[in-house]
Amino acid sequence: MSLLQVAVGVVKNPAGQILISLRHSDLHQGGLWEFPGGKVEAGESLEQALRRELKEELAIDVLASKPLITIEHHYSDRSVRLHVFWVEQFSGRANHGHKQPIKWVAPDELNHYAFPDANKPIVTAVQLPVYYAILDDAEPASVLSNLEKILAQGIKLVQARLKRLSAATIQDFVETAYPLCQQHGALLLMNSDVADKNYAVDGVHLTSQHLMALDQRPVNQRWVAASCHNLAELQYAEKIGVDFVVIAPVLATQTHADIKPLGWAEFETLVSHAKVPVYALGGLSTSDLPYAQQIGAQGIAAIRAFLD
Ligand SMILES: Nc1nc2c([nH]c(=O)n2[C@@H]2O[C@H](COP(=O)(O)OP(=O)(O)OP(=O)(O)O)[C@@H](O)[C@H]2O)c(=O)[nH]1
Ligand SMILES: [Mg+2]
Repeated sequence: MSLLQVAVGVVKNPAGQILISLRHSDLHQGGLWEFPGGKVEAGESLEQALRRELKEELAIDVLASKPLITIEHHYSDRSVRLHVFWVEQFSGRANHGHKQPIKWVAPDELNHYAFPDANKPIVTAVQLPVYYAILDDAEPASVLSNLEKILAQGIKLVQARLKRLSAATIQDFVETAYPLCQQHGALLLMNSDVADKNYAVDGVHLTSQHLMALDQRPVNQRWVAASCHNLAELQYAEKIGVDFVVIAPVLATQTHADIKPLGWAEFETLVSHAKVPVYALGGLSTSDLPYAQQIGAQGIAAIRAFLD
């Protein structure tokens, strides 16, 4: 089956709302909500196709766009590769264009709408930030003050990777840290490599070892993420239905000096196969974000970069 290339725009207004539009009932995946866009025509770049489609469908002019995620999906009757872009700068008032009803919704309301199957990772990508901070316990006495530093920088996604602390100390940490994260509108995930698994936080981040030992997605977790180092782990994470992954190490790091880094080229190859949002991890700083996004990553994960 040939692969249909599609340019898709996640249009965001200054209030942070996202534009969705209802597909005509007589179209492929009709009656479901979608992000505006359409098929790339011969000789067009992705950006040109995006501009043309959003002009045709919404009567807006795209002034700037940046890659969000690329997803390949195989429906029973066709295969599509959706190249999804953020569109935050545009002129014109998005209207119904010719045909489709539109709606502006907050990112966390997107789960209430029915989208085509291919869109699940797009919705996840829209809801996730570009930075993922990993809070470790290399200096046990600084864990809470490091979390405060991370939150003060506006980071909205944090993994507590507390491999040294006792279960009781972690319990105390969670009782202070989780309300603090909530006040800052940040999600807190607990690394699976801890003594007790039942902390009341937003979800779990699986080590690659724990991932490969599971036969299904952990239950009762709003967010499930996993660490992956190769294609087999990535595909296994997708198979059990994790929401997003971290692929590491991209570059050499102090924390994992014994492991050979993947390098950006291999990271890019892995991302091109991914069906979920991917954070790059390993020896990176915030200045690597534009390049990581350019090659298809959701963003950057780091331990040290958010503490300096
Ligand atoms: N625009 C868009 N297409 C999507 C989304 N999700 C998804 O699976 N698709 C699929 O991508 C394919 C291309 O989309 P399209 O029908 O909008 O293409 P188009 O605007 O060029 O087509 P048309 O001129 O026939 O209406 C369809 O098979 C559609 O089902 C999405 O969120 N937005
Ligand atoms: Mg379309």
